Amino acid sequence: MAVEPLTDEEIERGLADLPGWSLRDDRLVRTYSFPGHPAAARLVAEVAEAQEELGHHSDLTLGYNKVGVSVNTHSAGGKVTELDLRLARRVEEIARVQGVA
Ligand SMILES: C[C@H](O)[C@H](O)[C@H]1CNC2=NC(N)=NC(=O)C2=N1
Repeated sequence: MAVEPLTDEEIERGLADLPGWSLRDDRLVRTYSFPGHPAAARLVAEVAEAQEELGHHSDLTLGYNKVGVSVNTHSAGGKVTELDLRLARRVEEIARVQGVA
């Protein structure tokens, strides 16, 4: 899908509805904390399924009790696009259901 990079203003507007998310080095990023490792791994598993449905994929980092999510759009030259905001909203929904957002 051809998508255009968002302007800084558009990214800021999108981030206003995504508490905990920020823009770092042309990526939308967020870290989630969990009571332990299996709970953290469950977020990764569910986000992986959602990413397949969306056809858009973040870089997920699984630690002992933390998960890092970092995403931009490769096909837009590594810039942030609407696809990244959409993915971040979906990850937030999953994290809310799992009680960590
Ligand atoms: C064909 C497939 O939809 C593309 O390769 C998708 C897969 N997931 C992707 N994920 C991300 N983050 N950026 C992309 O440009 C991208 N492209």
